[in-house]
Amino acid sequence: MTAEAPTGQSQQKSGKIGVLLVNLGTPDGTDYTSMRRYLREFLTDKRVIEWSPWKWYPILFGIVLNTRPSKVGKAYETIWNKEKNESFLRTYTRNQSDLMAERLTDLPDVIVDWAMRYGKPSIAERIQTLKDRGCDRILLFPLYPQYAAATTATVNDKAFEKLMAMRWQPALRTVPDYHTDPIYIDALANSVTRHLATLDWQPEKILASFHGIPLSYSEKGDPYYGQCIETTRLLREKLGLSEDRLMITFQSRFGPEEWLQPYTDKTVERLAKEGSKRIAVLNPGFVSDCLETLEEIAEQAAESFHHNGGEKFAHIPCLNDSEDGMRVLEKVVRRELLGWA
Ligand SMILES: C=CC1=C(C)c2cc3[nH]c(cc4nc(cc5[nH]c(cc1n2)c(C)c5CCC(=O)O)C(CCC(=O)O)=C4C)c(C)c3C=C
Ligand SMILES: [Fe+2]
Ligand SMILES: [Fe+2]
Repeated sequence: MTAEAPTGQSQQKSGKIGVLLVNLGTPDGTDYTSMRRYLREFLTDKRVIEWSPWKWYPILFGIVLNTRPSKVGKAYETIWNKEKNESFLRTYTRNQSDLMAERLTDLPDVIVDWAMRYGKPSIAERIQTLKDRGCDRILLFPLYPQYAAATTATVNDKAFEKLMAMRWQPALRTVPDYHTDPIYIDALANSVTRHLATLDWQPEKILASFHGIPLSYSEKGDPYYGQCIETTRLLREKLGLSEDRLMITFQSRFGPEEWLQPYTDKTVERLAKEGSKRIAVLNPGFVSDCLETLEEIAEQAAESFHHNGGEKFAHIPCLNDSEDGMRVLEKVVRRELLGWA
């Protein structure tokens, strides 16, 4: 007679492979409480704010979390997806997951899901769900074309933190950056060409605006800056544009430190003051449109450009859940699944 497996082992489903798409995060609503909860989780992440908690927490809990939730909540309200009552980042991430599942139907053992680093659904919850559905292998895809410790590494950390609490861990593979992948560069170039073709004017300058990081993070060895430069160089090559015509800039500064330069807001203002009349801005580092692209660029930067004498401003949307955008994500996933599926 064979001994029965202890309860738990015999009942485990297995043999499936999970693909977990993870983006930055999103508040549940634009109200003060939702915003504060979201910002608190975000801004207590040591990968995001590297200051010692002794120095940072009095500022965070004494000032930032009292003032910023209302301010940022108002900004979110202007770009909220009213139809779904959620942020567009959430809408696009879910769509990307659904479309990815449709694209991978030739791999019947693969289950696709999505999560957010901050807010819901959490990485821990989705890893548990994938495990419960029989995934003994999980491909974790932080949705950032360029690697930064503040984005990619914190997603990986959070996933491994969940694994630390599991007795029977799934195998976990993390997806690396894809900042020079030709399919990504082609998709960006197409998005620029296609969007400019819809305008009855052409920009004198195009800005490739990336989210910034503090300069000190770069100096400590973060490869993010070099990767943004490389993406932009390849995009320029693909579009046949000069350095002067397609410029790189960095946006979304936070706090008093020096961040990567040139700054997007200052460049937009300077260009307008120097007499540029028509500019376009794209955000190659954002897989999906979000607060930082829809509000900071399409609203705030446009307003600043007009206010300082500019006439025409175009925001080129992110790749989002478009055919080109999905082709990029699918290619990366299929490549990283090799040997598994
Ligand atoms: C020191 C603070 C921050 C660093 C470093 C940082 C890096 C970083 N962020 C993104 C992508 C996004 N950031 C978004 C919002 C956002 N970012 C910060 C701060 C830092 N980001 C804050 C405080 C916020 C919240 C809004 C605000 O209070 O101003 C978003 C948008 C999220 C959304 O819900 O729409 C994205 C996306 C990258 C790629 C990056 C480093 C490379
Ligand atoms: Fe950010
Ligand atoms: Fe911002």
